[in-house]
Amino acid sequence: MSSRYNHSPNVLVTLSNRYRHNSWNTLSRRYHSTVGITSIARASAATPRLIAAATREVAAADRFGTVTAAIYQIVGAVGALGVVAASKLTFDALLQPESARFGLTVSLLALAFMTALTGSVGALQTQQHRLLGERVSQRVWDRVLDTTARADLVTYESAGFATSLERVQQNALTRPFAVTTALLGLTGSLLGVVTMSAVLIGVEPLLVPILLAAGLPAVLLARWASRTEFAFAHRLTPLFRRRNYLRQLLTQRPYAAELRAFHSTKPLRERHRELNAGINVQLRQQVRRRQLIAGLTTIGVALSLTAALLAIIGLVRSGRIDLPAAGAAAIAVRLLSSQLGTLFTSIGGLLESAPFLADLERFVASAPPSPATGEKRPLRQGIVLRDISFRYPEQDRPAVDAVDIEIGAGEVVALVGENGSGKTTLAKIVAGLYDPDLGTRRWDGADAPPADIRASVTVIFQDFVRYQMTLRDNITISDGDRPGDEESVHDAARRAGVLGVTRELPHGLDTMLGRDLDEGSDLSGGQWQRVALARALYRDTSLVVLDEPAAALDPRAEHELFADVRAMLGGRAALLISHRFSSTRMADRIYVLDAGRVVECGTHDELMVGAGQYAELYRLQSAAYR
Ligand SMILES: Nc1ncnc2c1ncn2[C@@H]1O[C@H](COP(=O)(O)OP(=O)(O)OP(=O)(O)O)[C@@H](O)[C@H]1O
Repeated sequence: MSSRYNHSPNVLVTLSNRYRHNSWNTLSRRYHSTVGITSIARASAATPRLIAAATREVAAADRFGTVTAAIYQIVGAVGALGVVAASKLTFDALLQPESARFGLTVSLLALAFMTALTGSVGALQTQQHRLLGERVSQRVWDRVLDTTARADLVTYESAGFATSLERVQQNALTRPFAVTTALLGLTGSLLGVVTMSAVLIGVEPLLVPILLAAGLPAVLLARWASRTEFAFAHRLTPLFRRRNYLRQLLTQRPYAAELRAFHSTKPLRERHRELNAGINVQLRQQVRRRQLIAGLTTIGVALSLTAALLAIIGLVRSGRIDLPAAGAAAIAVRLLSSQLGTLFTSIGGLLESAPFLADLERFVASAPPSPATGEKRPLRQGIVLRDISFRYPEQDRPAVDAVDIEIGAGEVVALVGENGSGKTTLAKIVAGLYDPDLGTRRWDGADAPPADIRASVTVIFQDFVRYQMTLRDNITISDGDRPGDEESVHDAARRAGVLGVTRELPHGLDTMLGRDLDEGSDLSGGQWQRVALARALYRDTSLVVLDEPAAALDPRAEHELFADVRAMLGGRAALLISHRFSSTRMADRIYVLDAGRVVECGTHDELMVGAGQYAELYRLQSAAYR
């Protein structure tokens, strides 16, 4: 098979050769290099690039919102500077009223105004971050959904892809918000650090390096946190997947009846509890690691703050600065320290998110760059598959092995065989959903791209989807490009025998079906199956593949369907898969599959004459009805 995922359980590993060298990826590798002095230098060199990449992401999501947030940051920084200046004025008015430029009342009013300004800007910022975080999250989700839409079926079904998708889903929701918050925190605190440093340099330049010294260990600790967090997410994703699956089983409607009938809620809850316990053990270890890192960071910041305050006391004692200047310096030191705290936390947040975002980039790169759109082709002669083989990833033997089949234009061809003989797999190859590893698939005598085959063949699987939408949507969703004119919807419904159902529904074609989302009208299994058939016929392709189209139909409905299947198909060719031999005996040709190989082929009468597998299975089934 041409798919690059065929023999690899992990899409990301397979894709490492095609690894796209973008900023997130480059940065992620940087942050996973060895710890040491050189890595500090690398981290500091990479941080501006990381910030630039994050800024691009956030700005691409919402340019206006980003500018607004930046304005709030600037106003916040100016406000903080104003608080220090007003404090200095207040100290001057209080301690040296004779030489003060303003009186106590004016100074206090200025202090109150500046404090109110910084406070209210803080509240505005919080709401703006929320808005921006949501926009970034939406953009990331769009990219995830684009990727899943582009991924071919084999990729989609591989365990590696599913695990990557789960991990990306878990983080796509939270990380972009964390990056946005970190980025905005970083710009705001950077402004704050610059302004407060300018104030302190005016008092005593030595105070600035004392406070900045806390930064180096803080950044290193943040890198450590980033590594442990990514490794933790990698370890836990399989557990989260299993737990999510159990939660679906335990909460979703399709499973409710069987779970109650088997009293299986209790054992499933027990498994859920065991998974929770396993997750809790790992989470506790991770939380302890993070607490240690946070504790060490706080100690570093507290030490530098104490050192700066001691330095101020020393300056006052030695008479190098007066008391009002010392008071303003103490406030500036306190503000600078908290701005530095925000700065380091923000850098830490960005560092922590970088590997997750690189993971997202790898995931996005794992699907083909653009969705292949095919062209619908009429079937004039037929589709011919020669010497076709297909093996699923990680499987020892091929599911389809050197198969030859053909379906002529307008023909009804049946595939029969025991469970696991490869019928559905072969149907997916016919429909262009899987590419064969070996062999040829020719459409009207010529090779056709898989996308064209997919556009020209309609498939309804045994586990068809029951869309929780209106009946009309359930029919027309198979051909979104076509305007759903009343006549074609009606025609598909009539051919599939849905008109009787439509008449009974309160709003006809516009009745909501299913009860998962709204209080819609639910249908019986057989009625749903007819709706799925109408969906296949609405798409109007020259070839339809029907996998067990009558599995849920009652004997009368099944008889009606197959008695005049050609009229129902309206000239379309069909590949019919069924375990009910009564349904397939009218086919122009029947292929019998066994362990992935075609072992017999012919009309019903021809196959009954040769006493092979078909004749044996047919007699077994008809004996049951005698
Ligand atoms: N997604 C998959 N990944 C790996 N193996 C698969 C996958 N789907 C099917 N198989 C395997 O391929 C073989 C053929 O399966 P297939 O579903 O094509 O059989 P089938 O004839 O349609 O069976 P049934 O009559 O039960 O529907 C089986 O051995 C099955 O286990």
